[in-house]
Amino acid sequence: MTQLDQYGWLHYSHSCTSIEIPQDLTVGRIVSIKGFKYYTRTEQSEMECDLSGRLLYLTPTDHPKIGDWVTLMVYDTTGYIISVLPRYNALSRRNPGTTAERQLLAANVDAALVVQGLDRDFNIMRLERYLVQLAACDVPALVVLNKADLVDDTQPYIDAVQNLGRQVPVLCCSTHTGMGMRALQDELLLPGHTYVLIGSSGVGKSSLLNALLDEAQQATSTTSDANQKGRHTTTTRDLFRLPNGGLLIDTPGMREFGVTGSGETSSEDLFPVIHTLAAHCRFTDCRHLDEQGCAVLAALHDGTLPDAVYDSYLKLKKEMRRFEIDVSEKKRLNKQFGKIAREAKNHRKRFKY
Ligand SMILES: Nc1nc2c(ncn2[C@@H]2O[C@H](COP(=O)(O)OP(=O)(O)OP(=O)(O)O)[C@@H](O)[C@H]2O)c(=O)[nH]1
Ligand SMILES: [Zn+2]
Repeated sequence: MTQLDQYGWLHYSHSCTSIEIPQDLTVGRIVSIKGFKYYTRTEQSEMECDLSGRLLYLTPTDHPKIGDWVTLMVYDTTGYIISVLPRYNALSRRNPGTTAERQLLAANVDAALVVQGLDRDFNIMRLERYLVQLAACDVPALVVLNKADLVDDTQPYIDAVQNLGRQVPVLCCSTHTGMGMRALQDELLLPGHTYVLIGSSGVGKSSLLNALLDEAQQATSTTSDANQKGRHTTTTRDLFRLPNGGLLIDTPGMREFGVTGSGETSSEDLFPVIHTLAAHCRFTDCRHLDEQGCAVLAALHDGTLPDAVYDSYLKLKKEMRRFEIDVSEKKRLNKQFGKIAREAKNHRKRFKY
């Protein structure tokens, strides 16, 4: 197996068909980003890279993200990233502190491990928020209920996740007792596939990563490869190779998620339980708020649809709508500004000042 295959190249190249790599360029995968420095794993080594001039002028979403495959020009000891190869998906969220910006967090992700702790952290609606955003990004989810050592019976928690109607695999584990860790490694995480850890602070993401990595692996990930070309790095990384050949991304950004929706007009299919009920509403454009013959409201009243699931649906729909409105308003203002700037330029030309 080549070094690149160990970082998921084979799986990636099967998932993306239109990859073209000029002969004089090297391929690498982004394993860490620190400020303006990009750390890539190439066939030869791990190296520190800068963005080439062309990439510098692109918008931030087009800059390389953790998990991206890129082409590099290697000069002496420095790599310059020339292009970002096509992504088969990307995990994004609303940029914290903004209303209309999408922030890309990771690219080429096969599944997200959504971690919750079975302590006070367990919050089914927070979980729903992550699952909605993952569905919007087309990233499959695996729910990991950690700290199972703290409860006598895990079944009610598993049931609560399954009642969301999302058909996601649920695994209970404990990094303290080792429960569930083998099943996670052997049955859920596939070699060559890339996973990302998400969940709020303190749920045990770092503990899970450490439990999955054996010590030898941790040691090799910080060893530099002195005889190879390029500036080598001993940085703490964000993309790790697991002993079973899976790849796991753990970066500090993966805690809170503002939803963006999928950018399509109907986001209803991001809510499978509501979507199924809505098929029986009297009106096809039913908003499930106060309409006559609404099957969603009927299910809410007879108790088959939990209040919390309905409330969360309304809240997340509203957030997505807000995001869409703000994005289109921003586009409209940019367009208006572009028009004014063009008019001013033409005016200057005409009157030569
Ligand atoms: N009881 C119990 N505690 C755990 C378990 N896993 C982790 N913890 C504890 O939970 C706390 C937080 O664990 P971390 O791994 O740092 O959590 P994190 O999600 O990486 O937190 P951030 O880095 O803040 O995002 C630590 O005190 C761990 O010892 C577990 O399986 N059972
Ligand atoms: Zn309805």
